[in-house]
Amino acid sequence: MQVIVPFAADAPKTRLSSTFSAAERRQFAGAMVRDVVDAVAKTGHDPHVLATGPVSVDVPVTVDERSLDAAVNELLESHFDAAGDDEPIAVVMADLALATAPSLDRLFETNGDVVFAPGRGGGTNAFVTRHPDFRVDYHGTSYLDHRAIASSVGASVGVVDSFRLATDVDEPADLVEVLCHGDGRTREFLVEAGFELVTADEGRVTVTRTDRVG
Ligand SMILES: Nc1nc2c(ncn2[C@@H]2O[C@H](COP(=O)(O)OP(=O)(O)OP(=O)(O)O)[C@@H](O)[C@H]2O)c(=O)[nH]1
Ligand SMILES: C[C@H](OP(=O)(O)O)C(=O)O
Repeated sequence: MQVIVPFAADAPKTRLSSTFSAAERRQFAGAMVRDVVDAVAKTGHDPHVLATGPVSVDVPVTVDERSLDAAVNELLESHFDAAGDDEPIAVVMADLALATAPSLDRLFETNGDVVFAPGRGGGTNAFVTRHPDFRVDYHGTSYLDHRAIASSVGASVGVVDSFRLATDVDEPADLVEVLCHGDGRTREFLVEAGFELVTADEGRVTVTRTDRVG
């Protein structure tokens, strides 16, 4: 199965601007997309990066500068035009730094015309569609919007409840999850950059960046 991995290559992860410089955000996003591509490849399926600009990965890349929705919907349409209704296709976001092959396999193997892995906060972190008419409308509460779109085309819906797939790395608080649960390039980037967990007597665990000498 083809697994599309959308990737904002030019100015990624703006919600992490208070934490990283623009160059670091590109490196961090690059580490995440490589971790996601590796996890998809370990499932035995075929990752295909859909990027807004050139990206150096060992899998096919399509560069499409249009909006996320326009780029993904064109691939969905051309996939079902070429492959017919029997061949599913998946979309897995490039910022799922905790994604693993077993968590993705659960998504890919769940029954339903369209199967979603919701993200925390209302987004759609990943889905597989077996229905030729399902199209995306990302941003905002896209999980609810996508359920409504699936319903409007007569598609049955499945949902995967997965901590790993629900954790998209958007904001500084999400870095805690990467340090706690990650084991790939993304976590390595944070450790190399001097990020550590901070526990306090009250409140949630946070991260801090230590000054590294030499
Ligand atoms: N191909 C493509 N991918 C996109 C685009 N916008 C976002 N993405 C990817 O879609 C996924 C979810 O997007 P966001 O969480 O908004 O990521 P982002 O745009 O890097 O982060 P913010 O700037 O903080 O919103 C990530 O994998 C992004 O790399 C786009 O216009 N085109
Ligand atoms: C693309 C968007 O990502 P989020 O803004 O939720 O991270 C979504 O899932 O609709």
